Amino acid sequence: MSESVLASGAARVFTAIASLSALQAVGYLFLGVVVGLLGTWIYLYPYSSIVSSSRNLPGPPSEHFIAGNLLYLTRREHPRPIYQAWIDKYGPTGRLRGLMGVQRIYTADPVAISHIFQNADQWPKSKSTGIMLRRMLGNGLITAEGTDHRRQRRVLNPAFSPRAVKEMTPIFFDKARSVREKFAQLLEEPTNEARVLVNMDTLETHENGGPIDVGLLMEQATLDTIGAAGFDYDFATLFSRRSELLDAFHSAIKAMQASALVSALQNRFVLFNALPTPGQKLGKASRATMNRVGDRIVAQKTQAITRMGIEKDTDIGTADLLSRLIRANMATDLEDRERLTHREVQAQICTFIFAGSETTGVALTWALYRLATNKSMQDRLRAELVTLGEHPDIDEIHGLPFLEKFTREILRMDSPVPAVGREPASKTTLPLSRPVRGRDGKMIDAVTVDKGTEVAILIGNVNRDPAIWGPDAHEFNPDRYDSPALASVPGVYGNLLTFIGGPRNCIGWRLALAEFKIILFTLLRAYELAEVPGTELRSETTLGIMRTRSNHEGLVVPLLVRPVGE
Ligand code: HEM
Repeated sequence: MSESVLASGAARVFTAIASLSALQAVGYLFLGVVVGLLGTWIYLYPYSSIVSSSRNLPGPPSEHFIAGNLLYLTRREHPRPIYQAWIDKYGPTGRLRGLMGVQRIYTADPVAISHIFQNADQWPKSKSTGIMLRRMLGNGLITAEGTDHRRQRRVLNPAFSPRAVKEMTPIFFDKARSVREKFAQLLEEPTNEARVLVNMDTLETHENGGPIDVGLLMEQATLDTIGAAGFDYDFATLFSRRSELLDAFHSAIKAMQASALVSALQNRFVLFNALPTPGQKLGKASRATMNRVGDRIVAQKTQAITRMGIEKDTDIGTADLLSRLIRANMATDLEDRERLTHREVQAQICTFIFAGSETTGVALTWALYRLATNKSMQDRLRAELVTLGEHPDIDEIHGLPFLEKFTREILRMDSPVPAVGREPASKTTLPLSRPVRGRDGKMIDAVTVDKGTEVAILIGNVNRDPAIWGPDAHEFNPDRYDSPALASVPGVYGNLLTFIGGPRNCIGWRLALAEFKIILFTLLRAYELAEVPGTELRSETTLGIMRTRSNHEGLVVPLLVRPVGE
């Protein structure tokens, strides 16, 4: 078509628009919007139902035009019970609608999950989560994919080895003692919110003690620990210090939450990338601060290591994860293409904070709460802990059988990450060990999954699957580990899916276990715990990690605490 024909066509359209009355123009505009919305709906719902390769999978009808079946995300509810209801009704693998009606699959099938974890290149992280996390954390280990991920993981692995974690135990003991001191301080001077609970008559039964917000303290203790163990940085949140890095980090999380829906839209419709949302502005400002502080930390560490010589292993101030990474990255036997760039090294700082604090914090909160509500279990665990001296070796701590069983049971029942998302890089087949009945009535033992279809891997549901754990799968029972598990799970620790499996398993799992056990060891030997009467707990999700909250105004999870033996 020639330019002159186009120009005359456009001129005719403009003349036609100019000749319309205002009322007619509004009418056409309205019609345009209606047609646009209808077209979008047909594209997202009936059309995608016909063309999707996984259309025969059973699953719930869509509940909401925009949120699909993911209303629980907008309400930040725990996904496990919601998925469990679908598993019970439709089977362990099913189809549902994601944001904007996008086709999505869920699975709690161990073979399908193992297949996804073992084929990490074919099954990268879901795009929407990846985009959101990368904006906040940069290209660190948790967001990198493919060869970038393999390169980073190779250089980072030694920093998380059993030996490295063992060498970090003095840091965990140091932070655990700080929490213990904080308990003593708060018993002397309770916070205003805790004082409200003291006035309740019901607390009189717990003599010589008082309520402490252990939920908040566990969040703070794990942040302080990852600051020290991760990059030798003293957040001192336990002692109310403000930190520029942490403030920026928390603002970035807020920005990501604010733009969760926009991110989903941006991922699907490129035009939305031009939207200047307030969340994006806040995110950019926080990222700039995190980059500036991160650059300074990396520069200081690099100078210290260069001064000391990279062969020197773990001197004071260089036993942390970042120092170990910088040292490994400077190794002379590494080719340049195998090294992490400066930006990638720096991105690990926020990666460690994001992946390594709240996860362990929430597990510790559940541990203390479960012990407070089960006095005999608490006494049994304490009796075992006092058999060791004040400063045991981590191997001695790992050798305590009941502590190990209790830790596993917390991580099984109260998995801090309830689900992870993956999507195939190209159309592929997912094998199922537990076939499901398709919408056409026939059994399905393998699902074809289109490129980009997100699959939710239901960690929390697999961890409580009666087919694996027996009919009491939903009960808290550490002694279940005395008999071997009924079936095996593709997880890296304890037959659990909590730290997932395959090449993208949680690199910090050994560190998390050591920190978890040392904090419990230190607190339980010194303090007894009881429940604040009338406490109800609920879980919230923030960017895929569970947080535990109570019904007590201004308090995360309060417990009654008193020194042992008083
Ligand atoms: C109880 C505590 C923890 C739990 C339940 C947990 C769970 C997980 C899970 C489920 C993943 C996989 C996420 C995905 O691929 O979508 C993961 C990855 C990761 N975790 Fe943990 N984590 C914990 C503690 C830690 C700690 C203490 C660190 C220390 C820095 C850490 C660092 C990481 C990193 C860097 C990754 C990305 C690994 C990779 O992709 O290669 N985690 N974690």
